[in-house]
Amino acid sequence: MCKRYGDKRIFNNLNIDFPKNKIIVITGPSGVGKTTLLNIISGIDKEYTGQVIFSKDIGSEKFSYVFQEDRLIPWLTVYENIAFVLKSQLQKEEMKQIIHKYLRLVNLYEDKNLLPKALSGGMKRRVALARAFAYESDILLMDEPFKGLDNDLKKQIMDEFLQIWNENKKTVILVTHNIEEAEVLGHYIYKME
Ligand SMILES: Nc1ncnc2c1ncn2[C@@H]1O[C@H](COP(=O)(O)OP(=O)(O)OP(=O)(O)O)[C@@H](O)[C@H]1O
Repeated sequence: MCKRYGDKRIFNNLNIDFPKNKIIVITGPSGVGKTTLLNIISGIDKEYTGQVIFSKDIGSEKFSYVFQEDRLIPWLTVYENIAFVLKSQLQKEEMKQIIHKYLRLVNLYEDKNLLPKALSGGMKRRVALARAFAYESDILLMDEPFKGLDNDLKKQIMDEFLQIWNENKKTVILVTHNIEEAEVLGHYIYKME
């Protein structure tokens, strides 16, 4: 696969085969193309040459994506932000139970009726994580997902994340600069240079 932005070449004949149902961690210096790779895998970025091939039918995969920014909808509450992505998948009562489960997991159950403007940076991050965990997907893409969390909370959410992963073992592709996170979470670690 090749990718360029104008004259700037990002990937030249990049060829990677990611194993399925594993946690894959991608590290590498700032600007090397990690986010670009996630955007290509997810289908957000279609401007490249080459192919992204999935082991299932091409194009039928469902993605959850924790972006580098939280991308919460400002006029919806914490609960409604998560409901917004789940409502096409679930009936109301089941959706409520799932949202409550994941809000408890990220310690935000009591804050479910707040608007994003009333949240700290770390709380917004946790809403974005709960939303991605709650959405039923084949592939979970995470771009610096634990950025801005204090160490205790990060450790707790990483533990919970591993528990969630153990329940369904979906394919996870996680970008981080943090080597400790990579070593704790990754079954495979790819370093881009
Ligand atoms: N829309 C764009 N137009 C032009 N250049 C871009 C665009 N998006 C990214 N780039 C460039 O492509 C390169 C790769 O960017 P990318 O965001 O994928 O890097 P990254 O490895 O995720 O970096 P970081 O760790 O800082 O998030 C950078 O040099 C960046 O300037």
